[in-house]
Amino acid sequence: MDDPWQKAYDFAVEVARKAGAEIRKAGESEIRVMTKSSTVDLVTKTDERVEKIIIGSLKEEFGEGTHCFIGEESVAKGETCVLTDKPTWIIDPVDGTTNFVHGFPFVAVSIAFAVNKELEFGVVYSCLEDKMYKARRGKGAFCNDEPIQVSDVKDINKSIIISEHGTDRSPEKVTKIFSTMQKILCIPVHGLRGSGTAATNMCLVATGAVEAFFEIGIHCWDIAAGAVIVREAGGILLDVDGGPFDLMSRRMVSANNDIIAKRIIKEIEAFPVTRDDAPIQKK
Ligand SMILES: O=P([O-])([O-])O[C@@H]1[C@H](O)[C@H](O)[C@@H](O)[C@H](O)[C@H]1O
Ligand SMILES: [Mg+2]
Repeated sequence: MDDPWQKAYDFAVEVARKAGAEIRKAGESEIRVMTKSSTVDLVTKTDERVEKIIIGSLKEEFGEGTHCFIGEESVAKGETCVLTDKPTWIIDPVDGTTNFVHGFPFVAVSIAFAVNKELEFGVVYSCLEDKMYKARRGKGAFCNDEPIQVSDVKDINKSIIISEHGTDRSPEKVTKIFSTMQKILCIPVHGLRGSGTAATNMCLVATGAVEAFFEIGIHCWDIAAGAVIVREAGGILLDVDGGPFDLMSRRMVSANNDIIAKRIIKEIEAFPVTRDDAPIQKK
């Protein structure tokens, strides 16, 4: 078959739209907030319900045995987070949960699909803005069906950079994060931003609204779909030390080009994080 994954790609767009409608509806009623790894790592019933809807729809369409699933809330409940060669869906049902809880208007559904550990397509539905970002490997990136492209800015002094501080508030890490941000701000760049959703941040790189987004501490489900979208919009992905991008490493720089990426990397103060695919520690 020439084009084995087109049906899966189209279906992912449909499912992301359905999930986004659920999130919008849930945002109109009272939101019950729970916490995960810390008191600022929020989760809601909507995160869990929407993940069930997405994985349920995909299993119904593609069969349970042949496809694998890595979903943020399933992993939080103890499922493994290892990328194999099998066709694998990587899902963040509500990226920007803190935004969702507070009514800060950037919340995204992120669905990616990998085969032989290579990302084939990614769909990010920024559901409060009603923007459907999507990209398939080798076939370009789109927002609401219009082609998108990264910015052509090469001068770091003319750039806007996005970063986030994540949910780990240990003082050593926060100090490193803000030291990095200070150094980047003082290069100087035009501005520093953050939407509160990694998936949306990557789409902002892909549309050329900003030149780069980097973060240490994100998870594979936050960035897998965005990774395809950035690449297909002409951008690049690197590790924060300038090495190759590794989806499971929880470290990433996405940028419009190599010059901007490498200039930012010079300023990043890295800190250790546990890989997504690290063996689960027995308590
Ligand atoms: O928890 P969640 O809202 O799905 O995802 C979070 C968001 O993408 C946030 O922008 C990023 O800074 C965090 O690292 C992520 O964990
Ligand atoms: Mg997320």
